[in-house]
Amino acid sequence: MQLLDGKGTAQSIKDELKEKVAQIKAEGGKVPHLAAVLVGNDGASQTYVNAKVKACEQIGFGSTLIHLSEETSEAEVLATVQKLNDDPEIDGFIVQVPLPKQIDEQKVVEAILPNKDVDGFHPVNLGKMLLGIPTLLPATPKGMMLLLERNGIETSGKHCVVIGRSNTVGTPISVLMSRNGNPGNATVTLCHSRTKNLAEITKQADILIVAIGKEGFVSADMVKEGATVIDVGIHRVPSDQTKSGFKLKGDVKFDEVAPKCEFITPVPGGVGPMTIASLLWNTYLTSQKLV
Ligand SMILES: NC(=O)C1=CN([C@@H]2O[C@H](COP(=O)(O)OP(=O)(O)OC[C@H]3O[C@@H](n4cnc5c(N)ncnc54)[C@H](OP(=O)(O)O)[C@@H]3O)[C@@H](O)[C@H]2O)C=CC1
Ligand SMILES: Nc1nc(=O)c2c([nH]1)NC[C@@H]1CN(c3ccc(C(=O)N[C@@H](CCC(=O)O)C(=O)O)cc3)C=[N+]21
Repeated sequence: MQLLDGKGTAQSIKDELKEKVAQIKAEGGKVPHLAAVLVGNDGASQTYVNAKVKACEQIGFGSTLIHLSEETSEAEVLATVQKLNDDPEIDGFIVQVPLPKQIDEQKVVEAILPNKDVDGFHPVNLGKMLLGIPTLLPATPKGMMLLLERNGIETSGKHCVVIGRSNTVGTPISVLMSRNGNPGNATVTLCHSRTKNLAEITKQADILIVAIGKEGFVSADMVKEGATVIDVGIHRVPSDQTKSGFKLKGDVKFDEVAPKCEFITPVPGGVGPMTIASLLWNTYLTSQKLV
């Protein structure tokens, strides 16, 4: 069993970006600037947004955090999006989801300028992805692709089983894994809550990607010997062993599944840091007008 080290891979990507920033500065250019909009006080969301700001600081990107109250109206969020669209200083931005219930997420996503949409959630970017036109790819699936690529994991001709069909994770990763490219060229099966005999299917996976949102859902009996397992799930579970009072766990029962795997991502230190690295990479791409 080998750990797929998302934290380390993300660090090497951040190191590369740091060098690019130094080069841009040396040439008198404008450093990339990422903004994040956070609405409300969800603890986990605050942690992720803070991690993004910290990562920007580490590599020399500019960063802006716009924190709006839980009661913010949809019109106010849309006005904030418009301001960021129009601000030449901002190369890319994200609006953290989930949003409070009075705000229509789809409306907000569609208001973001596609070439500032570093989350890759806008219909124009998802449409281009589907057609194989170079564009800003959704950050978590892109992070998984980078993780596979940078760790030399062969995907061509492999059976990749994805559990979960969300617009932000499961559906786009199934598209990217099946397309003609490297990584890619896998034979993909996309599973969801209506899938019958799920374990029968997951046991056929050479590469199993799990994005369900249920802690410890995947057990050892669902995984083939020698598989590669990528765990997207992230959950805070209460723990008296940590200062914060919680521990992070994935959708996979790591302790029992890991011994069967050739490669497996840990939680924390797996897909999460790669998502952040991809956001930064996307911001670099938009700032240099490379997409
Ligand atoms: N590490 C990171 O960077 C990120 C982590 N996450 C985490 O990943 C997880 C998934 O996120 P997300 O994709 O947004 O989740 P969603 O809740 O949007 O989607 C979950 C998917 O899982 C499917 N599902 C639920 N229960 C079952 C079941 N019993 N059997 C089979 N399929 C099932 C659902 O099926 P159906 O469509 O039929 O309802 C749905 O397609 C969460 O834990 C989230 O926190 C998310 C984004 C980034
Ligand atoms: N518009 C939008 N874009 C997102 O990309 C987005 C979002 N909304 N909403 C929530 C999910 C979740 N997400 C994570 C990012 C980083 C870690 C991450 O870095 N996790 C660390 C641990 C961090 C910690 O200590 O909590 C790890 O797994 O090692 C996790 C989860 C992005 N999301």
